Amino acid sequence: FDDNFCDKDKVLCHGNFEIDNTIKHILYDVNPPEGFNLRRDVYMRFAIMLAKAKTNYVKNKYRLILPPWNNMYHWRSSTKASKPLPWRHFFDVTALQSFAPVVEFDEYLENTKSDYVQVDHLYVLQNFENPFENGVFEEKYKVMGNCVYNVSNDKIKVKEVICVKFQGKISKLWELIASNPKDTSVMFAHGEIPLHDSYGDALYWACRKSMVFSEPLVEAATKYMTDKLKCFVKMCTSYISIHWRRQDFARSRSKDVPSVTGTAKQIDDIVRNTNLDLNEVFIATDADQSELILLKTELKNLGYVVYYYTPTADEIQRYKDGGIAIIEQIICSHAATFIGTHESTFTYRIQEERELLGFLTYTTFNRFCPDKGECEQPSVWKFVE
Ligand SMILES: C[C@@H]1O[C@H](OP(=O)(O)OP(=O)(O)OC[C@H]2O[C@@H](n3cnc4c(=O)[nH]c(N)nc43)[C@H](O)[C@@H]2O)[C@@H](O)[C@H](O)[C@@H]1O
Repeated sequence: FDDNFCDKDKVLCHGNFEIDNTIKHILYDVNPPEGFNLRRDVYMRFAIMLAKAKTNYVKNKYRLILPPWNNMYHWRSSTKASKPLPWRHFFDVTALQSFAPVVEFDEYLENTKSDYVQVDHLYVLQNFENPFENGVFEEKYKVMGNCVYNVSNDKIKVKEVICVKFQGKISKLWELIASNPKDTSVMFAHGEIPLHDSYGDALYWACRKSMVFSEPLVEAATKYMTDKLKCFVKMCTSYISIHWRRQDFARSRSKDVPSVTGTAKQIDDIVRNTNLDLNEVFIATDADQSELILLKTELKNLGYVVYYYTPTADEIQRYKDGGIAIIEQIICSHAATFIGTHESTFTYRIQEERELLGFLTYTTFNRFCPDKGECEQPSVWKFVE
């Protein structure tokens, strides 16, 4: 942890942070169309910001209230949750708390015996029109004044909404917080706008490591791996896994994704080129059934046995769409080799999980290429301790 943080960012050492000992709260919200796996990254930015604060002048003063998971655009099953899901549905919250001071939204309400969270200032973050003014990217923000914003969570009440143009690293938000030092709860809308303080360093990985999946999801994935894929160890040699992102990717990013035949061929090429002695493929995908069956047929014709996770009605009810996606990610994470989809955050999270498990680079950082044209391989983000 960076103990000099306070000295570098003088704002943390000024302000009136030390006047009272009340625990203060930070909340955030993300642009509604963003999916689950980008949201996981946004969480990390805030969690790291708070974890750093634990070691400096704002020591133990701030807690992050976790935003409940509303139904997401990508969650299609008929059993949509009737109310937002807490983080414990997906993650081991005690593990999250081992890294950063976080609290579930419903637990906050319960502990404070309140019906809602009172937010003193909601800062609606907005991008600058030109991030490279005068040819340079400068960290900065500009308070634009009061504005209107609809908070999707009806259990949040806001006293004042302020729009702020913002660009830069997340810790710069402390400056905004310091501008109203009496506030006890502050919220940021468009939490995806601030960048990581530093991406891929030891603190990043410590945070990532704390994002342990909830026990029921791990159990379901483990059961599938042992029962179906006959794998009893954490690094399986019996199957190759793929994340085959379709839907909007297949429609609007055709220059980055392969055809069905191209997909089957690339899987076969990787198995042969890396001398993997296996003939089982696990597919994680958001593809329609019809397209999935086409891929299955192509792979069968090449001699592969194809697996994908088909939850029962009861499992859909229990885990929900978001949980099922995580079960698939866990199964992909343990495979002998993995091939992902270019620029999909769903794929990135699997790659990170494989880094934490200790797989060799060449088994993890592979992507599907278009049938024709250029194909740059994914950036390699190595686990750092
Ligand atoms: C271009 C952007 O891409 C972003 O997607 P991308 O990074 O792949 O990844 P995510 O942000 O997670 O969003 C994709 C969502 O689609 C579902 N999904 C995708 N692949 C699978 C899969 O293999 N299995 C299962 N069960 N579900 C899958 C899942 O709900 C996931 O959270 C989107 O969030 C943005 O809205 C935008 O479309």
